[in-house]
Amino acid sequence: MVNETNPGVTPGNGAESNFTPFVELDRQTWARLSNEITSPLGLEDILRLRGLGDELNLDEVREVYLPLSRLLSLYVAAAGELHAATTTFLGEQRTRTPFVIGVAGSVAVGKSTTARVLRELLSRWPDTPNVELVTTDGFLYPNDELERRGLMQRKGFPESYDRRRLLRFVSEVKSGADEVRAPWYSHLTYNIVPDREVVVRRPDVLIVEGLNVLAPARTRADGRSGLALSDFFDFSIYVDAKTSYIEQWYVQRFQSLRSGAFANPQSYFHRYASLTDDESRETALGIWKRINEPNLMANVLPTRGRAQLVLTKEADHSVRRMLLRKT
Ligand SMILES: Nc1ncnc2c1ncn2[C@@H]1O[C@H](COP(=O)(O)OP(=O)(O)O)[C@@H](O)[C@H]1O
Ligand SMILES: CC(C)(COP(=O)(O)O)[C@@H](O)C(=O)NCCC(=O)O
Repeated sequence: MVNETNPGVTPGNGAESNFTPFVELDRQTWARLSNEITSPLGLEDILRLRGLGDELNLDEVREVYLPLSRLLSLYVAAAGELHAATTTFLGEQRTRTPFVIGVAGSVAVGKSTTARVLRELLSRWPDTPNVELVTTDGFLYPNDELERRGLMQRKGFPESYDRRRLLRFVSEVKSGADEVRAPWYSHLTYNIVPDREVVVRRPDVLIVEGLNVLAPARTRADGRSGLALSDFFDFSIYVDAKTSYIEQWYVQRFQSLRSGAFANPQSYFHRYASLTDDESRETALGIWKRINEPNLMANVLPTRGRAQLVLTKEADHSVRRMLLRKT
């Protein structure tokens, strides 16, 4: 079933209308698209995908993410044709620049998993063997700077990032720079690692994943608006779910990290490794309610209607509904 729909536009943002730029596809319709696709995945690829997360359901990969990777490969080809038209017009011989995809959504909604699956799938398509993935946490200010600015309890809020540096990074990649460097954030030490960086060398596709990648441009002191990160995106995806589900996923992930990353003495959260189920639930809920949920409500959710594709997940992480922008 394909419906014209408007829920991608957040109520209250002044854009309500009977007309909508989105078309809604239910899972069946979307999944049927995969029947016509010759899968670029072999057995080895499937085993590798499973390694990305124990819970990753391979039907989900086939029915949801494979058609999505096909759609994206069509967009990449179309962008290549547009690029060729521009170079013909200019009488130049410029080579294509990377196709940039933004992946947005709340903490714990599954952005990283979605981005990693897409990376694997896209790299199987003939036109896009080289896919790089960058997360925006590398652009958080280091903890000492966050402390100085009084932002340690606001990690993930737009002001906790060096937004100018992030914008310059994506703009340089999109402009075709040979080598672009980004800082690296460790979830273990909960801080930027000074002597480590990410180097991006003209990939076919760059996926930029992060809470605020669809945030609108900032208004400068002189009242003029600058560029937004999404001005450099060729495609964008918002991963969506009910807030109560995301809260549950956040708590579950936190609890399972007790025997994983938190067990490492170097972990910033090492003191949480020995918490009981009830204690860890309470601690995780505290962080969720104090930092991540307010950020979702104030900054992340309002950007949903700016995405080109909204994927809505159910409690079991299965994507049930897709809203695709027609324009
Ligand atoms: N498609 C999926 N199937 C099953 N579990 C998933 C899926 N996507 C995410 N998860 C689980 O949900 C939690 C949050 O996912 P993650 O990708 O780390 O979120 P984010 O990057 O948005 O913080 C993790 O525990 C992850 O294993
Ligand atoms: C590092 C994050 C801000 C996510 O950053 P992103 O890659 O989305 O830019 C987030 O995972 C986080 O650590 N939030 C702070 C609160 C918490 O510990 O959950």
